[in-house]
Amino acid sequence: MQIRFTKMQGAGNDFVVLDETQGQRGLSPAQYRFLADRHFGVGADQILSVRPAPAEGIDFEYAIHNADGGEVEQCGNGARCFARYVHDRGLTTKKVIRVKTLSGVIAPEIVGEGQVRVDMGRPELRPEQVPFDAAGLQSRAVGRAQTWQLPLSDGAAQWIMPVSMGNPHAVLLVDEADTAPVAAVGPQIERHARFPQRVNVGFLQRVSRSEVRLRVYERGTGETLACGTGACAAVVAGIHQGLLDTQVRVHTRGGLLQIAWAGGEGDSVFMTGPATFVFDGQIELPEAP
Ligand SMILES: N[C@@H](CCC[C@H](N)C(=O)O)C(=O)O
Repeated sequence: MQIRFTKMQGAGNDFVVLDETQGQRGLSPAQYRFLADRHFGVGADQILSVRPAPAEGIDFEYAIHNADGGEVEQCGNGARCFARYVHDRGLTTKKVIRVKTLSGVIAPEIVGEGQVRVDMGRPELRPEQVPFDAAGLQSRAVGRAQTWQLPLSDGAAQWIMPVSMGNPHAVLLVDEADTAPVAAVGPQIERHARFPQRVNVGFLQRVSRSEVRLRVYERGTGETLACGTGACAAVVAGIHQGLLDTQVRVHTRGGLLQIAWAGGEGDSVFMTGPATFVFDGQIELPEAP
């Protein structure tokens, strides 16, 4: 089967976008893996499938699949690319677009010059809601936050703060993002038994109260050039620990994201950043599965 797609990227986090507004809904996990494959397929960190509105008051639905084929709840950089896709391709004339994801409805807004601002909803800090099994682990309070010491399989231990942005994150503070042990520690925490749905792992370097550097080892994908929900989770963790102000510039390997959070547990996190078209294409899909 031939399939049309659009390649997009947001701060270097890259996507294959599929328009499923006219029919054809869903591929097999193997077909998503094929599209994400950088040697045999198109190449992407995630696949975004744009679908018609499922209910009154919502404009679209979109599904997110990681490079490993698994479906996930939320994607910050993907939300910005989704918004530019439906707006610039004439699927809507709205600038604020209400879209349903697996974890709820979010509202990206086209703000011009290739930038999109997204109300990412409120963070969830209760460990069991991330989900994170904190039972019996050593814990300490830092500012308003609770952090936990996670034992790793190599015998070391790491202080982490779990945060959900609709999808699960563990945030670690590091001295230098550039030299952080992302490849060694990231996979150990991603599949740690204490995170029953696995987890995205953020390595956060505080530069000042309004500036951080961040690298993220993403669940189901590995390290990406940027992770939008990871940036939101890291800033929430930093603000909650008393380390950051309410507006923070997040430098990732792929570009700049601006995150704002007023700091109350009921407050939404806002993310602003780029969303860029790369190319359109067509590819022969392998038979499912
Ligand atoms: N790149 C994304 C996050 C994609 C999903 C994530 N890997 C997960 O499994 O939760 C972003 O920009 O937020």
